[in-house]
Amino acid sequence: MAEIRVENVSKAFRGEKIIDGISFEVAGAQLLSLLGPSGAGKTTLLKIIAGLVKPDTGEIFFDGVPVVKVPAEKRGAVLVFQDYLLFPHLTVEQNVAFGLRMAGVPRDKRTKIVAEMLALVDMKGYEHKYPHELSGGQKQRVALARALAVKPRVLLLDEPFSNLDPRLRESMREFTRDLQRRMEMTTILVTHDWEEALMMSDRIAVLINGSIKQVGTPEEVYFRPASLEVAEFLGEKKNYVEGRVKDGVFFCPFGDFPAPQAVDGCYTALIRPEHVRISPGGETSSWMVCDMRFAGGCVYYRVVREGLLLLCAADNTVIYRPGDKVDVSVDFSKAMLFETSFD
Ligand SMILES: Nc1ncnc2c1ncn2[C@@H]1O[C@H](COP(=O)(O)OP(=O)(O)OP(=O)(O)O)[C@@H](O)[C@H]1O
Repeated sequence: MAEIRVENVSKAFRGEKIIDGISFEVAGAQLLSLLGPSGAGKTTLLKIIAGLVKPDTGEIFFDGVPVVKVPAEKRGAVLVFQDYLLFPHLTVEQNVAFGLRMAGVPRDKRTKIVAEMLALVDMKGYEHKYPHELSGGQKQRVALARALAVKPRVLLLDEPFSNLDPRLRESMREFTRDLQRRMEMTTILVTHDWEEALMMSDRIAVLINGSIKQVGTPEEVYFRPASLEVAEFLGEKKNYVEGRVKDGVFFCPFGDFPAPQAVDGCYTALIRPEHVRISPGGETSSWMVCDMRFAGGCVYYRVVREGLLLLCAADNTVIYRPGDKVDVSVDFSKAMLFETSFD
């Protein structure tokens, strides 16, 4: 359960900067997600931590010890890729034992560790099967068992659930998080899936265009995104309302709202759909439902009024149909204001 510290790490490929002076820490036994869009540099950063790619500048510390000059096989970090990379010609048992054989662990000890690991990932009885005889989730668990068998100091997971169907993905997330907690394994999870990051992490580092835009707990990153860029990446579709702050009041097409903390200027207010309330309308109601999307526990609506469009997420107690007149109220106390330019 090593603590990981990444300090000012940069990397360019053919003159193009992919990782730009990144620093963050992962406390021992914690799980940090590196969350970002495709091409942000997440895998490159993970490979740098694993020792598979050399950074141009910066240092990485495991428990305070610099490891950039330490070869990958001596770092004590294991990397699990999304496609598992199990050896197809080896059985489950041989796959899990592979790293132990490489490390020269004697056969009887190897057998004991493999049995322990297979029990840990619920794969007892599959010892003699080959990877092609396993489901995606089973392969994933064998890959985890193989990674954990060598008792790594650090576990690095690169989009490990992305090839699984949604139901299996859900259970493998829970399984992996539970295992990580039980083994107190310091873990970095690379993902582009914000829900996965929110559900699984102790902390999240948001990586966009090669730099870290915010590090925080899931709640901090979700409720208090550091910028519009981070906010846009996190969460479902949202409402963006342009307006202007003057003397502590935000003026926008929906009305005037107190904004005591904001200095005068132009702002974009970000309003989550769950903070737009919708209720049955009457003759005088000026909002109309233009479409609805039923999602079981909640229903998403788009409502319009004189060219203004709002997304809202309501519970399922009343179902509105396109064309229904409704009343709409926006909870601006929950809005996030981002300055877009100065006056
Ligand atoms: N060995 C390499 N040589 C040249 N360019 C590379 C190399 N490895 C990665 N890149 C480039 O670096 C950028 C970041 O790639 P990386 O795989 O780290 O992103 P990512 O955030 O993991 O994306 P994804 O989620 O799509 O896997 C991409 O533009 C990629 O083409």
